[in-house]
Amino acid sequence: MNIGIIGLGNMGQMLVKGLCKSGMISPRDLIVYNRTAEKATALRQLYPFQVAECAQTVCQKADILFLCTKPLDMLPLLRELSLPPHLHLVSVAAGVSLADLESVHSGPVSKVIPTVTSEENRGVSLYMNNAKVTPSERAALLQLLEALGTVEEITEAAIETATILTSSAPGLIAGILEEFAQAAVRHTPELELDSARRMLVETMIGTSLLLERQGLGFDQLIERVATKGGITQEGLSVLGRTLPRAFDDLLHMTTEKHTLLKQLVRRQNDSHTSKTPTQKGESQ
Ligand SMILES: NC(=O)c1ccc[n+]([C@@H]2O[C@H](COP(=O)([O-])OP(=O)(O)OC[C@H]3O[C@@H](n4cnc5c(N)ncnc54)[C@H](O)[C@@H]3O)[C@@H](O)[C@H]2O)c1
Ligand code: PRO
Repeated sequence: MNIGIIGLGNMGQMLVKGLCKSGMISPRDLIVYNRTAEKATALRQLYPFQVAECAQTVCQKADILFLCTKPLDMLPLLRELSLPPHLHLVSVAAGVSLADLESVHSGPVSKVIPTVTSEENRGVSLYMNNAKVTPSERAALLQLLEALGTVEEITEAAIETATILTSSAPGLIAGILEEFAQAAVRHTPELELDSARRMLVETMIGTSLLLERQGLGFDQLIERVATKGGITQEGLSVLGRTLPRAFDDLLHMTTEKHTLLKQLVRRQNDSHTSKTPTQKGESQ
């Protein structure tokens, strides 16, 4: 199976590394195109994938195509291309719906929200398919996503909040840890910032292992750490007072951003369909 990738930024590179590292595919199964060709050079030393001279070549050669451009680049690019009707199109763009994708491709379409942690073959990929995706196309996509970690089928109604929990979370967790380290150093200047960061990284890895290998729930882990009448309890009550508001704000603002993106994508679509064929030709 030829796996096409257009866009070799964070997500395109994650797909190359995650799929090749998993051993599920050979780099030769990948055919890749990026606008800036140099981006492929270093990565190709490690994973000798096929490089296409243009996006259209990827569409012609691929059985499944992962489109990894930014949301507002997605539909304009797709409209420039001539997509073979059988091609299984997979968009990874937040804010671009299945319906948006169906407006440019009459064949099988899936929406996947991957995560940067899949570069290490861990993390959650969210996905949904349109009605044109056959059982064998679904199975082929699932096999690829399962090589990247765990997979959750999701609805349009739940995907935005789930995106924050799976796909934004690695960046958000890094942001929280940086704030934690900075606060520690503000509170205790004798502690070096890099040392505080190292302590937190190792602690986070240990915490993940306890949650995973011992199957502990968050509440069980808290019970093991927070000695009754001890120090951690004080920290937890501060979190209980301050974090609900912070996370409510975070989800509110990220939802607003999703809504704005969806509006901009829809506007791209509306302005395209309102143009006459002659005007369309002139604008290209
Ligand atoms: N970064 C994440 O963790 C993450 C997670 C889930 C989903 N996404 C989605 O993935 C998409 C890409 O995000 P990213 O962080 O990889 O962005 P990025 O800016 O790192 O990568 C985008 C890439 O697309 C290329 N590109 C743009 N237009 C092109 C064209 N016409 N032809 C070929 N290549 C083109 C750019 O050169 C760039 O390399 C976005 O739609 C985003 O919503 C990102
Ligand atoms: N990264 C993309 C963004 O921040 C989508 C979720 C994770 O827009």
